[in-house]
Amino acid sequence: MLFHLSRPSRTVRATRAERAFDRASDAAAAATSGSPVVGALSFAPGSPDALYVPGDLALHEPVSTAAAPIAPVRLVRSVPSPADHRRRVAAVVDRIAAGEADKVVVARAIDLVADGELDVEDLVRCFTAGSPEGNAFAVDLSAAGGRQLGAALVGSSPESLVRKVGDRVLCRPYAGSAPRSSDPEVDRRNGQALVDSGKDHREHRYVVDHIAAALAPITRDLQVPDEPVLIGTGEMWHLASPIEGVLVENDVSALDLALLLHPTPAICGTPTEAARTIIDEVEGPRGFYAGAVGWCDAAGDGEWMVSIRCVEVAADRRSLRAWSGGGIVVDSDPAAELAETTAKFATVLRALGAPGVLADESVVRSGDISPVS
Ligand SMILES: C=C(O[C@H]1C=CC=C(C(=O)O)[C@@H]1O)C(=O)O
Repeated sequence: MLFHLSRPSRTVRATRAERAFDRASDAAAAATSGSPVVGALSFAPGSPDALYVPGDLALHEPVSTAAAPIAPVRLVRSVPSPADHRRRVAAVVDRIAAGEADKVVVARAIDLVADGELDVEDLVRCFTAGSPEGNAFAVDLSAAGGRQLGAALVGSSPESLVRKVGDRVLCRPYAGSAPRSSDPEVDRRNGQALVDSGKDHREHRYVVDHIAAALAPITRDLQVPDEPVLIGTGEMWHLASPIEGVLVENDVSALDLALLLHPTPAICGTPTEAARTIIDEVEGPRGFYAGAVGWCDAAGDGEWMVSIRCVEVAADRRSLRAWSGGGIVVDSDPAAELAETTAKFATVLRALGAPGVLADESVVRSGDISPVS
C-alpha cells in the first residue's frame, strides 16, 4: 500500500506511485500542474518528506472494519524516560517564563517491538476499528531519503489540518486535552474541567490565531469561532474550533494550504520559529510525527491531517516508534503533562492490542532519541 486515509465520510487509497518526491515543494509544483498528490510531510523544514503522484488514487465510501489479528507488541524503551520528560517540560516552562516563547509542544516517544512481522494493511484495520470516528491513515515512507524501503507511518489522527472543497477551506484545529474515562461520571467531569480550564483555552487560542492569520490574506468570509467546542475521541477530550473561509483566488491546492499552515501551534508552538528551536534542542528530530498526512486530487481538492497518534513502522516491520506530545504554556504542570502524553499514547497502544504496556514504563530502559530506520 502506498497511501490510505479513512475519514468518517470516505476512504482515500492509492497503491501505486508514478513519481516520488522527498521535497514538498516538488510535490506542490506537481499538484499545481494538475497531478494528484498523496503522502506525508515531515515535522521540520529540510527533513525529507514522503510524497507521491499516485497512479491509482481512489475515493471510496467508508467501510466498517474489524481489527485484524497482529503479532503481540512489547515496550522496548521510553525516549526519554518519564522522569526526563517531566524535567524537559519543567525546563521548557522556565524558558517560556523567561520570555523565549509563549507556547511549545513537547513530545516524547516509545519504542516497541512486535514478536512477528506486521502487515501495514492489518495495522490500518486495527486503527480504523479502534477509532469511533473511523479515522486511520498509512503512508509508505520509502520516498523519504534515509529510510529503507518499506518503512511506513500508521496512525489515527482526529485533527484535520486543512480540507479544500472547490473554493472552500476548512480547518479543525485541536488543542487542549483531558483523558476519557470508562466511568461516565468521571468522563463527564474530565470534559467539563477541560471546558473550564483557562490554561487549555489559552493553549487552544494560539492555534486558532495562527490559522486565522495565515488564511486571512487569501480568503473572504473567514469564520473563526470565539470559543472552541468540546470533542471526544475514543481516548481523549479536546477543545476544537471549526474554521472556514472562501478562497479569494482558487489557484492553490490542498497541499499548498497544508504547507501554508504547517506547523501550527497544535504541534509546534508560538512564535513558530522560537518554538521550533526549543523543540529541536530538547527533543531532537521528530521525523514524520507532528507533520501532516493527506492527499489532493487533480483539481487540488483534498485533505491533510496533522500526523499525531501515530507510529513509525521500520522497514523490518517489527520495530515501531510512537510519539505523543502536549502544548506547554507558562502555567503547565510537568506531572500533568507527562500523564497527558501517556493518555494520548492509548490510541496507538489500543490499536496495537497492547493497552497496558506503559504500566511498567518507569522501569524500562530509557535512551536518546534516534530515528527508526
Ligand atoms: C501533539 C499532540 O496533540 C495535539 C492535538 C490535540 C491536543 C493537543 C494538546 O492538548 O496539547 C496537541 O496540541 C499529540 O497527540 O501528540
